Formats: sequence, C-alpha cells, structure tokens
Amino acid sequence: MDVITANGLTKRYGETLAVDGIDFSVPCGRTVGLLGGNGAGKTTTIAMLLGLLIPTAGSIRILGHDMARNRFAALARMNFSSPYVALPQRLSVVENLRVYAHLYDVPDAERRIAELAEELDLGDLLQRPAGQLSAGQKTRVALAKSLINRPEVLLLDEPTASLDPDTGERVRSWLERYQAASGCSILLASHNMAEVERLCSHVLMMKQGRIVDRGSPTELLTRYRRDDLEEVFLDIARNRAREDAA
Ligand SMILES: Nc1ncnc2c1ncn2[C@@H]1O[C@H](COP(=O)(O)OP(=O)(O)OP(=O)(O)O)[C@@H](O)[C@H]1O
Repeated sequence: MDVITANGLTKRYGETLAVDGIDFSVPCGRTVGLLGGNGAGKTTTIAMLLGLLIPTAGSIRILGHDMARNRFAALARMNFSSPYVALPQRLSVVENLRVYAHLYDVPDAERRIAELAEELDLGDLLQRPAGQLSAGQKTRVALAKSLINRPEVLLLDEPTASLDPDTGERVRSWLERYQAASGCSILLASHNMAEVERLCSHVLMMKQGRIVDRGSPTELLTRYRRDDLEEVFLDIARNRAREDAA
C-alpha cells in the first residue's frame, strides 16, 4: 500500500517551472529518496506535500486523504524536518518541544520529550535558547521536533545536513530503529549519497523539476554501471548516458 501518491504534481513560479508534472509514490514502511542538484525541485515538492505551497496543478494523496480537500486529517499523522524552517529563537529547546507537543496534541508530552532527549542526546541542550545553538545542534532539535507526534509519515529535507560524521551516523541509525519499530514511511531529500544508499529502498532522481530516473539503489547502480550512487548522480547531472540508453 502507498501512503503518499503524487500525480502530475506541478509548481510554477512565473516563468520558472520548479516542479514539472511529477508522479511518484511512497510505499508504507519504506524510505524513498528524493535526489537532485541545487534547484532541482526537492524542497518545493516537500512544501507541496505539507500543504505549505499550493500546487499549480496535480494531486496529492497522503494516508488516504486528498490533500487539496482534507489535509489536516493527514497532517496530524505526519511531521517534517527542514533546515530552512527555524524554530522560535528565544524559546528554549524544551519550550519549543512543548509548543509542538501541544500543537500535535501529544499525550504525556513531558515523557515523550524526555524519551526524545535521551534518544537524540539533547539533555545538555534542553534549557538553551534555540537561537543560540550551533547548526548541527539545531538539526538534532529539528529532528526531535519532527518525531514528537510519533508520525506515520515523515518528510525529511536534508536531516543530517551540518551534522558531524559521528552524529550523522547516530541519527541514521536512530531513524532506522524508529522506522523498524513504528512502520513509519519516509520521504528523504538528501545530498548525501551514502545515506541514501543505506536508508532508501527506492530513489527518485530530479532534475529541473522533473523525475529523470528512478529505481532501487541497486537498479540504478546496474543501469549506470556504477559502484556508488554518487557516480550515478554525477552521470545524471552531467547528462551522461545510462547503460540501456547508450
Ligand atoms: N519562492 C520562489 N519564487 C521563485 N522561484 C522559486 C521559489 N522557490 C523556489 N524557486 C525556484 O524553484 C526551483 C526549485 O527550487 P527548490 O528549492 O525546490 O530546489 P531544491 O531541489 O530543493 O534545491 P537545493 O538542493 O538547492 O535545496 C529553483 O529554480 C528555485 O530557484
């Protein structure tokens, strides 16, 4: 069963077609990677899935709901993390998490916050104003915020951007454990190809608003006769032919 289905999804800004009629789905309990160079349309796609941007055309269904008509029913069961959305700067980390717990109507919020603080190693940060954290610390707090309501659908825009290798590794392991335990479905936009190879069962390659290739990481490696996804990414970015198109 698919938890996200997008059909003909399009976003136009004046002359710019940021997202150009894309079709894709995310199966239940899987992680799908959304890859593409700067300006390919990943963030715009995620913003439309969240209802932050209204599509110019096309339709989105999430958890059985048509997002144009009934998005709040789905949004309560979803969450997201993005380095582009700042948390209220003057509130401490714990106050921020309480606000979001309240917005999502999380039962026993203090216990949930304590759990996340333990799992994401936020203990020392809880009392600090969000505006005073380093980029990597903000990323971890944003991830805690994205998990506050135990989402069934998680939209992650570069969840390990600005994390050091050790913290990035812990976050990836933690996401894997959360998904195994909860059955959550994830759409992951990332520039980290090793991360995508590890976490994603399926990958969408975007370029100039379109999905120009797709498949499992293994299928893409075979198709482009490459050893890692970084090389596949470069082949697509630089218009090098894939095996079956040569
Ligand atoms: N508010 C806006 N007004 C006009 N054009 C926009 C706007 N937001 C995005 N765009 C354009 O839409 C295209 C897609 O941008 P988007 O942010 O979705 O790319 P992205 O794949 O997330 O890139 P990155 O990897 O750099 O974050 C780009 O050409 C961008 O300049």
